[in-house]
Amino acid sequence: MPGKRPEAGHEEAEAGEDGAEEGLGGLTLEELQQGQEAALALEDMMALSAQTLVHSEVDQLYQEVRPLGQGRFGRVLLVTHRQKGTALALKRLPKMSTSLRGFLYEFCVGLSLGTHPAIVTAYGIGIESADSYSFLTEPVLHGDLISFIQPKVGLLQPASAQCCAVQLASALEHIHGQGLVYRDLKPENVLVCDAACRRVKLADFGHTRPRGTLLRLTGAPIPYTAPELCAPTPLPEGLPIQPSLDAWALGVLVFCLLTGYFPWDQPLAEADPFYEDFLAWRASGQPQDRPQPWFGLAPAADALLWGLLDPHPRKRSPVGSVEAYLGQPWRWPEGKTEGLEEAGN
Ligand SMILES: Nc1ncnc2c1ncn2[C@@H]1O[C@H](COP(=O)(O)OP(=O)(O)OP(=O)(O)O)[C@@H](O)[C@H]1O
Repeated sequence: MPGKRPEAGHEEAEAGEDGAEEGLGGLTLEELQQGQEAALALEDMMALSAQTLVHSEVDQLYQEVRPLGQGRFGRVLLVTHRQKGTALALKRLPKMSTSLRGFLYEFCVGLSLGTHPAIVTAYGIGIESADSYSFLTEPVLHGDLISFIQPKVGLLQPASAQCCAVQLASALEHIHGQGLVYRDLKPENVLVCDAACRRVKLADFGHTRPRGTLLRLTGAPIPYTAPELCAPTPLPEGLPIQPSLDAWALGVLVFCLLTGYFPWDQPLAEADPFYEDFLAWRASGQPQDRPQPWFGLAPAADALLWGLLDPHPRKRSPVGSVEAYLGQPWRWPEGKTEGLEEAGN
């Protein structure tokens, strides 16, 4: 993609782990309760999991086959079980950079969500070694989605973009239904199950948090960062997080899958001309204001993305809105961009 690959590094800092205790911060009581219940359920699961950790060096139990990937925090290896020969993915988090609590949190979120077909299945095995914590998941062997996105093109098969979008929307709906917000949707966290890129699974729950947790942006925003996180927050401690953050990121990801471009580098009108152009197009609804990166998208994609990329979080479409646009073209065949109806008209 022509835009920079998103910066490695935490994009937000947590204001506290207790969620929006100081006030509702724009959440309804029901939304606040849903987040608090999710937080309590996770605390219980973490306490139980802490008691069942296996204390061993990883290579005594598993044989390393090859590396599968490296993130900011962890290294993921393809391993086989020494007795059974079963192939597994092992994510190893060094103690230098990961606390026991941080490890248990990611391990338990993954375990509680991993029953969904578009979420990597987690096995309930957590290992504490001398210098690292590890957990095991199913291995997904076709790499991550970033390697399938061709710069200036997107996914080669437009049908694959719809397959990916609907599976990711379903995975995110499942996460939201558990009172959680995923918060880290990007191609590097979407694992591909087949060469045609028709089946995908969401991985990496290190940033997932209960709805209502207060967060503020500390580093520079990336394209997937929703605009409300870039604006001054209603509470000094930060913004109470909502599923609409994931809806924004899904909109940006679908745009990348369809075009091979980021729609903007960051959703800040004063700093990013591409975002400014998008806002101007939204305001006028006129075909002549369609920003260049949006050429080639069909009306169904325009309408879907206008909904997911609504700058107002309360008006933004939920992730499940993808369903309504399936089966219609999302991208015109190359060269055909005329006669488009405008989104929202
Ligand atoms: N179950 C799996 N099967 C195959 N590959 C995997 C699996 N889990 C992770 N990977 C690969 O390892 C990479 C890093 O994993 P992961 O995103 O979990 O690490 P991280 O340190 O938490 O990353 P981040 O920098 O996004 O926080 C992924 O981008 C992916 O390529």
